[in-house]
Amino acid sequence: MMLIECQQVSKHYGDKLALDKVSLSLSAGAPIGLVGPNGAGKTTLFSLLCGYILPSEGDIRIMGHKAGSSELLGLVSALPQDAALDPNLTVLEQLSFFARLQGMPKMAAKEEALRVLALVDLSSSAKLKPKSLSHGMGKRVAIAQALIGEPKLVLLDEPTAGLDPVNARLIRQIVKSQSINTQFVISSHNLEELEKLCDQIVYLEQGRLAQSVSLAQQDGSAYLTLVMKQADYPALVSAIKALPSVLDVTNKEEQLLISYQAAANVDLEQALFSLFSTQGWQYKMLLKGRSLEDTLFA
Ligand SMILES: Nc1ncnc2c1ncn2[C@@H]1O[C@H](COP(=O)(O)OP(=O)(O)OP(=O)(O)O)[C@@H](O)[C@H]1O
Repeated sequence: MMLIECQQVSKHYGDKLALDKVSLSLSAGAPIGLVGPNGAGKTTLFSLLCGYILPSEGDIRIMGHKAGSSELLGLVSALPQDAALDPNLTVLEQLSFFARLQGMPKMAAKEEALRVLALVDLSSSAKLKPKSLSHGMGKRVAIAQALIGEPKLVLLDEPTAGLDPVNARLIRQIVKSQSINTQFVISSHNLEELEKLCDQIVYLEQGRLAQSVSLAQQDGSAYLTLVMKQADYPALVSAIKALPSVLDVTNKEEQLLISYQAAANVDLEQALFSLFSTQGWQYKMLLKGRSLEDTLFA
């Protein structure tokens, strides 16, 4: 069964067409990334998936059930982009309150609140009120809130926006560790971040589904990204193309993207180093893989 299935989904806000006949099928697995420029319709898509709003046209199914239907209660949750905490309640009170809203009795709700706080490494902050939390801690509390009741699908709208690198990394670690039990869909403008977490990416542009890419290699090809200190680029490209297993070499600014047959079992990196040393070419960086930016905007 598909995790998420959208068929010809459109959403109008008055005259504004925010989503335009989006069809997509996403299966469960590693976190799924949702990217797109400002105003592309990402938040609208999230709100539709959660059932907060209804599509103007089309059909949305989550795990086989209509988005927003009672069968999905407790199975789908979201961290909204602008999640706000009540300034008058402690973190524990806040999370217990949300657990009670899911129908848990008082003691079970408190236990659940403590469980999710431990997941985001904030057990020691249970008695703090929001004003004593840093921005990063506040985000982690909001993620804890989204994890209450062990939902199967959690939608995170820009979970690391505005966070410093250390806190952003912490959030990524939480997502990674929780991905074993929970399917995450993450909207972010940070392509590098999505690349680290996801192996499926949905790209929206002006309300339309521009691309849905799988970062997991499907065609048996693999990539190396090469940046040289200096080289005779035309000579370099043709020499690399002549190496065994190489399928193609594309040159974008100072960066070469080499696609090669992964199954060929050739140590291409070693072959490249030998080539550089014979030719006296100096390389600056050789990375496995191709960047998401290249995948989306090639
Ligand atoms: N409640 C609303 N009423 C009217 N127009 C809206 C409403 N919500 C969103 N829109 C419009 O719909 C379009 C899609 O908005 P949406 O917030 O879904 O985009 P987004 O991809 O999440 O953008 P961002 O990256 O800036 O958060 C935008 O043009 C936005 O102005």
